[in-house]
Amino acid sequence: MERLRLRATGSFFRYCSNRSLFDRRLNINSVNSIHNSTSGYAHGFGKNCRDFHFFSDNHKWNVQTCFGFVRYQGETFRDSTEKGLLEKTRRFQYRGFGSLAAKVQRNPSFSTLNSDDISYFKEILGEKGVIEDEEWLATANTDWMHKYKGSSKLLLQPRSTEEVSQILKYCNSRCLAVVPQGGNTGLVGGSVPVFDEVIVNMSLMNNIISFDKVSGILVCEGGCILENLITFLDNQGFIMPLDLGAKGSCQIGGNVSTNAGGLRLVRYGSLHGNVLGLEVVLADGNVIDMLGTLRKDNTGYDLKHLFIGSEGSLGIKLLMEAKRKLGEILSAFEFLDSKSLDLVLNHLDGVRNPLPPTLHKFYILIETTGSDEPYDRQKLEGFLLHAMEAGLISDGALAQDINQASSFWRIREGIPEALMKAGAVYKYDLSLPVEKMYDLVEEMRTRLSDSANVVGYGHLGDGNLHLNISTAQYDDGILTQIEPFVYEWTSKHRGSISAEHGLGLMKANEIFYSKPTATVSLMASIKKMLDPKGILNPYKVLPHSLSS
Ligand SMILES: O=C(O)CC[C@@H](O)C(=O)O
Ligand SMILES: [Zn+2]
Repeated sequence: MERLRLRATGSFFRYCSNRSLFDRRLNINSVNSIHNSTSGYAHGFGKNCRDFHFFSDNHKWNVQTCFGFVRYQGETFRDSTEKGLLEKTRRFQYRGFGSLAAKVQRNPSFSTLNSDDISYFKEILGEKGVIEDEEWLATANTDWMHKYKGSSKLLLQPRSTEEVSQILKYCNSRCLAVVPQGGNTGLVGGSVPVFDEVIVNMSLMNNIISFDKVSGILVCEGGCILENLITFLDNQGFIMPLDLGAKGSCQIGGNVSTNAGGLRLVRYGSLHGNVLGLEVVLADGNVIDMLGTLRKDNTGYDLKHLFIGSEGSLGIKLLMEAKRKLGEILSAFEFLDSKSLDLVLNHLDGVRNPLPPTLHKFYILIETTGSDEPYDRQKLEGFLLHAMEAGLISDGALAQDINQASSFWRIREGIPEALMKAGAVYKYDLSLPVEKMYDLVEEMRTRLSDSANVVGYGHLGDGNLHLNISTAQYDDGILTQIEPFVYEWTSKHRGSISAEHGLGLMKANEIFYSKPTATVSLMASIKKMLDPKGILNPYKVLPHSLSS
């Protein structure tokens, strides 16, 4: 068996959701693992472990998924009350926050769109590339959570870097503000207009330009939907080093622009390591080629990183054990609390708890990806046995086939969707020391008592907590109980107020909780240099006092 870590270059036009630039090409590392296992296999762990079964199928690589309970430590789940609240909140699922834009002033130096502008865009993009359709615009003006709503009157669909360059050159000269938009699955208001910004939609730039099986380098455009890249590489026997719940809609350009973390960062690392090169279009239309594929290149500043992301207590012992026992094959270590599981079971059709309905406080989803199925299986078996004997987990199930593995993932990936269905939701995406992570969830529960359902889940392996607070409807009173408390708490514990979602509009003014003033000033200077008029995705990322 051989496991190869191979690089894939991708040509990619990155729509840069919050930042001042457009990246066009992306080089992605792909990991190829060759696997030969085909036989089904089931195994028990003694009397407490009858639910453990190994998943083994014809997959090109050997992925094993297990879903287990971390030992329950107290807290009673108020089932009936909870369900009552969820029923009640369902009705409010698509109520918005009203206008968050009210907190921001439109930059008066930006021009307003006129008929000459439209004519010019039609000249370069053709009629089809210039969208004024109201219904289409209504969708593009609103974010996935229906929380942020802009009033753009125009959506442009470029097909090439050249067209993006022409759009930006023109917008810059006219001082027209622009919002780049990919799959619009962002959670911090970064991918929708705040006011009347022109939307540059990347969907038509969705070509995979090349894939080299030897180097593993994938070259693609920024509008490629993540799931399409995952499937494409899967068919070639390779793995995309990025996976997240929104994969069916989100685009790789948006992923890179937010340095999206996702479900397998624990194994493959962040996009800073996996993107080998980018081609970007600056605010003034200039195209910058940083499409290198070299692993080592110390000739000056590695500028592509400016564009990448230019927007997880008991579990800890289990995580340490998982790292120790599973080592290099550990590819996901996700956690959810009982309230998260309950949300999914209550709101998503066809989702079922793979384990007997006993109360447990935390659940962990572990996945391993390796190249030697019997060896990997043995490792996971050994780890689970050890974890059971040491009392780190109290129950668990191992997927027996790929369908079961997907149904385990559906529980974890379905949480944001279930939250949406439950009503209004306040989202916080935090990096925190793992041992402190859940303290915040508990403190928040005490603070809000019965007025909200506070859930905690996330990428424990990466120290990334998704604190979500669900209420019947948005309420400024509740918001003042959450903020700035949550930011102050995070800052006090030297965490980050945005682990993987970016700052967007939501947290632009809160950047100081995670970055010193001098650093923010330097960022503002860089933005000014690359986008002097500030037309690219205004009001996002940088504090409003520094961005206009
Ligand atoms: O909705 C959220 O808060 C998290 C979304 C996403 O990052 C996830 O890990 O599921
Ligand atoms: Zn996440």
